[in-house]
Amino acid sequence: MYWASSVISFFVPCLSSGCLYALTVSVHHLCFLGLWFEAPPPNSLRRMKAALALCSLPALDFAAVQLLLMLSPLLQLQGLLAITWISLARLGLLVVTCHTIYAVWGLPVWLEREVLLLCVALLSLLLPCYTTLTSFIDPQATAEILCGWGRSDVWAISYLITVVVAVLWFHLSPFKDKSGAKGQPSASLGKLLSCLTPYGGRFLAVAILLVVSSLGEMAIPYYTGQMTDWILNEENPSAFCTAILTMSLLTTGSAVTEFLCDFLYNVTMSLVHMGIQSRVFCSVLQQEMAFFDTAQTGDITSRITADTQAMSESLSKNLNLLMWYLMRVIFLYLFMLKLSWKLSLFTLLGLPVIMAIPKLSGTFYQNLSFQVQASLARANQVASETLANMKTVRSFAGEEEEAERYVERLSETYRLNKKEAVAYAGFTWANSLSGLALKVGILYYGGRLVTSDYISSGDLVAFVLYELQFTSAVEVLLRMYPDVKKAVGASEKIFEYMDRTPKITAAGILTPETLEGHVTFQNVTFSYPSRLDTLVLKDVSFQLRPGEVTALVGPSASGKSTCVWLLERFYQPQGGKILLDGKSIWEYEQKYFHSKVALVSQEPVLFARSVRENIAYGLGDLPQDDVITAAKYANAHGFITGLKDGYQTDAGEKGGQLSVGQKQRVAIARALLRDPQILILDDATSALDTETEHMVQTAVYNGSRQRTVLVIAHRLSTAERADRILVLEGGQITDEGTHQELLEKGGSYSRMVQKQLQGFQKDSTNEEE
Ligand SMILES: Nc1ncnc2c1ncn2[C@@H]1O[C@H](COP(=O)(O)OP(=O)(O)OP(=O)(O)O)[C@@H](O)[C@H]1O
Repeated sequence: MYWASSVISFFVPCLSSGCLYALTVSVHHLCFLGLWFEAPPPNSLRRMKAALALCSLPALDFAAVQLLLMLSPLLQLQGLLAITWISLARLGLLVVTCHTIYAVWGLPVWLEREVLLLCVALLSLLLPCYTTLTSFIDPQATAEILCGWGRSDVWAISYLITVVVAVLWFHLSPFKDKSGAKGQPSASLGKLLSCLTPYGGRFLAVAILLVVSSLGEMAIPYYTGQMTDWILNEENPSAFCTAILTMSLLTTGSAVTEFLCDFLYNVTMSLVHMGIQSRVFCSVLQQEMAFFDTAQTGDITSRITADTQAMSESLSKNLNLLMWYLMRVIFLYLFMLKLSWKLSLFTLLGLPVIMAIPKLSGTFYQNLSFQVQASLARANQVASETLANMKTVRSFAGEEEEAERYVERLSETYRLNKKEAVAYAGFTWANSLSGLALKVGILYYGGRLVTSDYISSGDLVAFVLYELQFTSAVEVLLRMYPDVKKAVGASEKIFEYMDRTPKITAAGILTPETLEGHVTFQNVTFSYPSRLDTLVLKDVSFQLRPGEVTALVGPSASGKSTCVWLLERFYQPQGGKILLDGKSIWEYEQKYFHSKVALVSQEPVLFARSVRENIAYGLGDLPQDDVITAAKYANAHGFITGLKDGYQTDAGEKGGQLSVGQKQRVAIARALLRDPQILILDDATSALDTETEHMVQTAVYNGSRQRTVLVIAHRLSTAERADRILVLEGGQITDEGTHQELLEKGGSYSRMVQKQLQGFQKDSTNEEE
């Protein structure tokens, strides 16, 4: 609305008096102020009243325009001035009435505020814009329009057309997204372009080449015009030959610089793409663990790969076009001005009309593209989740169900794509039509100027050639506008990830040369960020001492792994402290900390690399002997040498080509290779048979020297050998002592031991039977 009234503010000062200009500016500001009205919460009665008021609006509008028509002669306003003043007064009246209805009753459900404002702008402003243009050609047209305003059939048709436009807008508008997400993208084109600043030097070179090349392109129309005059006036033939030669040389030079420019541009854009993709990936890797708990893997992958690809492609293609055509438009217009300012002004006045179309459809695109990306990410999520869990899907015969879910998500994308296609077709159609109208108008007006000897024939030929290039360059720029919006839309989520500041940052700096490894949990209280209302750890306090193996036992979901995650600095506790050698664990430098604290988790994750690379993960190129020693400690050397390619055998995706027990041993070797001061084994030997587990434990415990070891075990036999056992129940430490002490106490630990023994006995009786 504000924009529409800005257009009219541009027209009026060109054509009318200062008084009328003041009126325009007032209406302009009134419209702007009107946007600040806020409607009360709507209910059905209010909505009905609003609908009734809106239905009576055409009658009120008709009466008001008749009154304004009668007032015009009294104010001594005629022709174009009368049309402009009536339109502006009508615009002000309609805006104030609509906003009053909105402020008092709200709007009916079938009407968006944007749609209503669009209708008001269309009804009031299209006519003065059209009249301004036609008055250049036929001053009589204004009188016809003034007569038309008094006729009810013309009135009905203009309302009918506006309603059709409104309905189309309402159905295509992505504002009424069912999810309730009002798709208001925050990324600006400027932000997108800021990704290009590191390559400023290259773009400067591209710009220089562009200027040279564009100037060269101006040669053909210029010399064609000159030659036309020479031919018609039969002037100097040698100048004619020189002109042809100069024109050929300039055009060839322009082609060579164009080639160089394209080459440099494409190479630079590949660098930009690579830069964006790696920045997004790096930024995602910096996020806190809670981010990964809530964000879906498929969604993140889609952002890093598909979205960045779409954005870079779109940006690369459009920026190229934008630079080329913008440069061309500038030079062409300068040459056109030189030939005839009247014709150039006429061309310029037609531009705002054809600019309105891409502005509107560009907004469609940006929002639609945003929704398409989101829906694609949802489909990707289903595919990647299914493929990652293929064994579970197969064992539950869930293939058909997963395929159906995938198709369902794809159909949603298809529905949005259809909307996008309709919006694009409509935009192209309207754009071509407006471009054609402008061309015809200019040719007609230009012809009249030639017949009245205002410009020479040669100048007209040159002008027409420039003008044809100019309009097609403007058309390309306009057609490109929705694509630029699309690129901006696609960049929304990418920037969301790129600009996201991790809620937890490991900014510690401590890197002491010696670390004892004394860990203290001091009144730690914690709940996961995704479930803040559920306390997982309640005032937990315990110590892990150097040279001691501490076992943490307790029923399932009592919070054992949570203690490990906190010690690994994946989350920050809401209350209490975790200290390492008397200092908060957050004070230590990130790399240093993780080289001193190693974890073997419940579900060891291996990478799709060789077994050797998995063991030496994160340590670079280590001597093979070190890797083998660590593997021997973890009792993994035997099975690794038995594999087809030994240490070079590929572990498969997520270590899928190894058994769970083998994976656990590789993971233990990986942790031991770092020779950590604090070793955490979170049920890390659960898949090993008792004998292998015993061997691994002996190696780990005996080799621990002054190492601090924390073992979490479901099998209490694993905990039995620990120096100290902590019992965690319902997020609280309920008991502490050695195996023997706890058995003698007869508390929950001894009950757990008894239950496990009974379980074993039952199992062996069943086996005997
Ligand atoms: N990422 C998470 N987000 C939200 N809640 C979580 C998350 N991880 C665990 N929980 C919840 O925290 C509680 C404690 O989980 P935790 O994994 O620490 O238990 P545990 O004692 O290690 O269990 P188990 O012995 O079965 O491995 C559980 O209720 C669990 O549902």
